[in-house]
Amino acid sequence: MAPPKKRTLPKPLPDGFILTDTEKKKWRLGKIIGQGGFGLIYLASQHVDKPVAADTDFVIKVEYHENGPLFAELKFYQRAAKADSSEKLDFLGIPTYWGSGLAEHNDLRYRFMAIDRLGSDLQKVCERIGGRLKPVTVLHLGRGLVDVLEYIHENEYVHADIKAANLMQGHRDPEQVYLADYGLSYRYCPDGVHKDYKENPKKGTDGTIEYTSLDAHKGVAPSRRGDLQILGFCLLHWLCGSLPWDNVLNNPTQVQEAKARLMENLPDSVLQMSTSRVGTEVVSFLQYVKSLGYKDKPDYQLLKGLLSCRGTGKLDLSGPGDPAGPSTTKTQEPPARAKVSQEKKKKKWGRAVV
Ligand SMILES: Nc1ncnc2c1ncn2[C@@H]1O[C@H](COP(=O)(O)OP(=O)(O)OP(=O)(O)O)[C@@H](O)[C@H]1O
Repeated sequence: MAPPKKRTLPKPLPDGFILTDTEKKKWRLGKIIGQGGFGLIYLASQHVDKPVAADTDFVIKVEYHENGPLFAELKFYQRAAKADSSEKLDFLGIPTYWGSGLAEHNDLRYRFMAIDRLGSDLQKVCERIGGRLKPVTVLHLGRGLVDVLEYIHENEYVHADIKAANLMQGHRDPEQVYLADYGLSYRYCPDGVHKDYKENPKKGTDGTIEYTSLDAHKGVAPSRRGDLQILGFCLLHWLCGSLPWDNVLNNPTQVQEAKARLMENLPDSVLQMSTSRVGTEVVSFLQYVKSLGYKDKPDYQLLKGLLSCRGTGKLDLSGPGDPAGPSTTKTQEPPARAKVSQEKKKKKWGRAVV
């Protein structure tokens, strides 16, 4: 049989298939609950002698062995999100990594990775409520993401693809929001040595064209300021429901020019977008991002301060016109395995005091 093409979706493995990870832990696959560009997401459990329960806390991502994205993602999780660092990670909003390995079935080779199961992504939530979030929610998400990014950056990585589709609620606790999908994450500072600024016009733009940074448009390797610029564009989108370059998304050069104009003409460029909705917080955030050099370490405390606001401290995912509502209609007990101390609870998303 000809080997499968790299970067294709893998043939599904059978329900009940048993995988053994590199630490000899066994995992049983349940039903497929998601599909990305190159991988399938299965419910999974370590109780291999019975079918995977519908409320299991784990998923396994499976791709063909040759695929790049899962390999890159795996490296990130192994370096920064191991289960033994979950004490710290619980409030940082990065799914915990539980194991990984290789498998073979019908002469095909697969790579797999077990991580926390998560709930709905915020793109779906945004679409359900008409495309915009309440300003207080946008700032709340922004502060939480600054925390997550600081942690990732301190671990020598940048995420490079922050967007609502990659923000997922906790499976048990929808108040918790996780930054997921590290397939494009990049080690910008291996062993403490920052990559150099080098433009490469021939390099295609990685990430999501709507939000990707001006550095990425120029083919420069992603760095911390790029992550923050991407976040700034996301915050604007969630506040306004649109971005000035929405109509030219099929033309990366025009998108780049529109982003450059927006950054160049701050604060007016943003304030003009929708004077009633955009507060000064996101403007100040973008102005600070603009002041950062390629290798500069951002002042994360300052950034969180810029996004501070009066709010209930609860995640409110109801639409801008709705009265304050719960983050979701689905409320469940917190997971039995999450040993969250009072101190950590205070630091969790939804309770971040800035
Ligand atoms: N930890 C998880 N828990 C529950 N569902 C998940 C989890 N991770 C991903 N999913 C679901 O599986 C889908 C595919 O996720 P995946 O990360 O493989 O790809 P993607 O981000 O959608 O696309 P791409 O492969 O292009 O990055 C997601 O849209 C989501 O619905």
